[in-house]
Amino acid sequence: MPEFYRAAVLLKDEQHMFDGVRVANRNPAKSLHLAEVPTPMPGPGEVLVAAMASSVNYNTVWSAIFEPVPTFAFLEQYARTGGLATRHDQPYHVVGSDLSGIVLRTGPGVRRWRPGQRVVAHCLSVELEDPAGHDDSMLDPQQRIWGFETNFGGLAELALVKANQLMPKPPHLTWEEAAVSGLVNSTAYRQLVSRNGANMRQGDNVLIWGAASGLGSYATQYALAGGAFPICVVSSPRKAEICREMGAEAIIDRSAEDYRFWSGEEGGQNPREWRRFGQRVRELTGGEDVDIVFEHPGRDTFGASVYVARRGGTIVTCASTTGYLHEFDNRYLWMHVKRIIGSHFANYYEAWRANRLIMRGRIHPSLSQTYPLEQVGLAAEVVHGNRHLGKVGVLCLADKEGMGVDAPEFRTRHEAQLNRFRKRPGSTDAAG
Ligand SMILES: C/C=C/C(=O)SCCNC(=O)CCNC(=O)[C@H](O)C(C)(C)COP(=O)(O)OP(=O)(O)OC[C@H]1O[C@@H](n2cnc3c(N)ncnc32)[C@H](O)[C@@H]1OP(=O)(O)O
Ligand SMILES: NC(=O)C1=CN([C@@H]2O[C@H](COP(=O)(O)OP(=O)(O)OC[C@H]3O[C@@H](n4cnc5c(N)ncnc54)[C@H](OP(=O)(O)O)[C@@H]3O)[C@@H](O)[C@H]2O)C=CC1
Repeated sequence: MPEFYRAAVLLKDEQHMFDGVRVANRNPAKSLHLAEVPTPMPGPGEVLVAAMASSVNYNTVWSAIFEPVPTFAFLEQYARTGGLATRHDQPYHVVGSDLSGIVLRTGPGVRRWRPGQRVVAHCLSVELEDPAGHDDSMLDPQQRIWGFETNFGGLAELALVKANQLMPKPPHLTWEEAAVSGLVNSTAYRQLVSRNGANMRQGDNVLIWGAASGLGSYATQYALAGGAFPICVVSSPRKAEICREMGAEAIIDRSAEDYRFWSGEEGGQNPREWRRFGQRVRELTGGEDVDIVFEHPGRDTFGASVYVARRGGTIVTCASTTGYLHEFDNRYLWMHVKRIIGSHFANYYEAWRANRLIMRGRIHPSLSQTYPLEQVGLAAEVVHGNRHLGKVGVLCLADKEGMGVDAPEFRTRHEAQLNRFRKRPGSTDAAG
């Protein structure tokens, strides 16, 4: 067991480095560092994993630009609960909420997992000491996102997780393909499919923002696999093409059509633009409105999302990338009996069901490009700048791409889908 390991860290004494800098101008490459940190030994119910690969999630971007709050506040708050949690409050934060890897050592009481097993991790770290968590673990007051609200995350050579974060690695995938789905796939499953989210049904029209990006690339697949009709919103011809290749027919290029929802009087919302957008949706659906809106951009799109949902429709939201103070016309919500549902990550059961669909080749990772751990800052910068497609992977202990496949024949059947998001040879702009 090494005493130290290499990890992507943020430093507590740099947490105010971007104070006064606009969010768009904060560069994650300036705050994310590669450092050697001491190896934490797994306590009861915990597992130390050799991380072969990980991924950049948007929460890594939030952490690295210290928005909406520096994550050190979460680590201090966790440490205050006492016991082993005190270890999480360090002058550094090892970030990262995904991994594929190999179980290295299990703590006392762990029975399901053994050293040597190939695993992926989901990012729900939950204490389950409160009755609320036993209804749905996302309701536990001590529910945290690993590698964001806890330390010892996945963008590192080793990672500390709770045993109930682990799931089997899909054998047909490479380490880097296996590493990119845990967070977004589970989130999209709960948000769209689960009864805790929008409870999508066959035939539903589902409007999906960012349909060829992180969450959206999985939401589009869930809509198609579940017999629904996705209406995919993207911002480039290349992304539109990928949606078409996935099987979607209704696609809106928001850049080409230049919607300006915030162009109203005195800088407010502009209902004429909501209507123009709704008319476009109706054109694509043969006159129907959408049953479900898969929301996450937040402030920029939320007013339009509420407007375009059908009478009785659902707006299901898990984020506010463009701002969390939303504005919408409540008349369209109450008079047309629509519902807004908040959704956050997924419980272990939902994450397991989502991973099972990857194991069975029904849902595929949307990996587009992979960076070495040394370039994690650049990888996060690309995602922050929306210059990526699908998901961005990071190699940790895997020294090159393409390793870790245990089911080559099954893989061959899905090769086209597994390569769908990959950068084209010669292309310089991944989001092309
Ligand atoms: C899987 C991946 C996911 C993602 O990527 S999600 C995107 C990234 N995540 C985020 O951007 C979220 C980051 N987190 C936050 O911004 C904050 O984390 C929250 C806004 C979620 C919560 O804010 P906070 O200040 O940490 O906690 P409070 O619950 O607001 O508690 C602060 C004080 O307010 C009191 N309080 C809370 N609710 C009520 C209420 N309803 N009535 C009265 N008081 C209330 C509390 O008790 C406490 O008080 P006391 O400081 O004294 O302990
Ligand atoms: N609560 C939870 O459990 C989770 C929350 N999240 C949060 O969800 C958000 C999205 O995550 P993820 O999908 O991984 O991120 P990505 O950056 O991969 O994708 C987001 C996409 O949203 C679209 N988008 C961005 N800005 C706008 C805008 N102004 N109007 C319309 N569309 C826009 C873009 O697609 P395009 O340019 O093609 O339109 C962009 O690529 C983040 O804030 C993240 O923190 C993520 C996972 C879990």
